[in-house]
Amino acid sequence: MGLLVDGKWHDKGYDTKKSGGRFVRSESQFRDWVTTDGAPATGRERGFKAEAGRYHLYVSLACPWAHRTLILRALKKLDDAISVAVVDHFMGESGWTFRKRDGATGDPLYGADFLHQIYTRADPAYSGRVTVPVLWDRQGETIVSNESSEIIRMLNSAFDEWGDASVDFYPAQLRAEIDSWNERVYGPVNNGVYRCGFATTQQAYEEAFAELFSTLDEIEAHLERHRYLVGDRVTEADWRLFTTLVRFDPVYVGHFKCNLRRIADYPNLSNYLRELYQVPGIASTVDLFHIKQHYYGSHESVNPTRIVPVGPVLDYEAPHDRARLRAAA
Ligand SMILES: N[C@@H](CCC(=O)N[C@@H](CS)C(=O)NCC(=O)O)C(=O)O
Repeated sequence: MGLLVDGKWHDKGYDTKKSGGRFVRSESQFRDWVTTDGAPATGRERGFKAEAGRYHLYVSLACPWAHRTLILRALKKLDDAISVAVVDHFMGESGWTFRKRDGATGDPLYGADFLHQIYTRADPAYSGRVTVPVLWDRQGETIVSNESSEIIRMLNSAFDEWGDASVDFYPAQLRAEIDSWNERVYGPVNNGVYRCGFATTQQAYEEAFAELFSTLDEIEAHLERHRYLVGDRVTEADWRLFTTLVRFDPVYVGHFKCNLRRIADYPNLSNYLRELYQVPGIASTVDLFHIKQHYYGSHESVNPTRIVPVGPVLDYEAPHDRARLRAAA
């Protein structure tokens, strides 16, 4: 694990000393937008026009943030319009690499060895973490965005000329509610599992742990009477929760010590997770091999032996009971 400082790679983990042992996630730095007409987004200088074949995603199949972008790409039927490269599951002293094995594709655009070379190609003086996902512009040879929450909004609406315009995961009338759920879920759950796992003091871990499970309890109660987080259809808020839930029992319970309860112990969350998993196009975006290998194999400070647990048995294909809520939304 490492980062770039003025375009030079340094092998350095997260520093939790200044934050009382708390894991603090860095802000993503490439924040431009692809738009239908190519006009820069409000407050931005660079504009990027939506076109088929122009943009490329660099992802890890292990990463919950990158997973969001693969889900939107699949559901919006953008496979032909936007290409994808998959990094190796192991993230070590050189960060994400383009080693080709176990379904990782290498870097088809430049034949790079490391993802940090893609960052310095975009900005030779870049300082910061080298994260996935990356939305790359082949034409301008630059990074449009490395912020998953914004990339999924672009995939949802900017490429409708080539994708499925009939599905909208961020409909105008539900935006306020979606934003509010995203906010409730991001800190305690999506990022909360990392705050548990990367905490380096007991207190920081217990704070994150309490917030994580009180929020999961609230979501469990909500899902008793509502089929989805917002309204009567699957929205972006559900997909953002899904990528954490699907990793929870196989990885976060053990590796990140999120072990008060498993998702399997929550009747509503576990049925909801199975319903989302069974949406056509989703199962093939979930790679449990990459997920387990990456977390247990890469985080030496958390799991020094790098042994990957064999279990647990998972049943994401098993029937779910969510149709009982069809009329109640
Ligand atoms: N806010 C970013 C977070 C992305 C992120 O942290 N990705 C992780 C993988 S799960 C990563 O690449 N970490 C490398 C590092 O922090 O050095 C987003 O949502 O896109």
